[in-house]
Amino acid sequence: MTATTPTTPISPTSPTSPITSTSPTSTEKTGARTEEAADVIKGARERIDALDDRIIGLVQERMAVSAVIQDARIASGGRRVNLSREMEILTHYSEALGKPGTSLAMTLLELCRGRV
Ligand SMILES: O=C(O)C(=O)C[C@]1(C(=O)O)C=C[C@@H](O)C=C1
Repeated sequence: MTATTPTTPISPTSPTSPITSTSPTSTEKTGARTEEAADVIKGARERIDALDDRIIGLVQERMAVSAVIQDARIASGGRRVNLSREMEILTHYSEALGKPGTSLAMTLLELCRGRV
């Protein structure tokens, strides 16, 4: 009879497994240098995520309304694009938000009527 050494199987979750992982701390995740600042940032980021969801929903709603207008104009024999109306929209956004507002309006128009 041969002597055998008892062995303990090592599962991937065993504490002796060499695989280790740690999740980033709240300051690492936020870039803050204190836990207090990290808490403020975490709360504000949740508000931003909620705002972004609403903004995306509004953009999708704008695309749907714009499609109604474009479809009606095209069905009547007109063109997809109406440049005088686009100028009004660009002016509206630039007056409210400055030069980046113009870029934002151009992006919205591209989303709504495609590239021209
Ligand atoms: O107001 C229109 O006539 C539209 O067709 C809507 C819209 C827009 O998305 O705002 C889209 C295309 C036009 O070139 C101008 C504006």
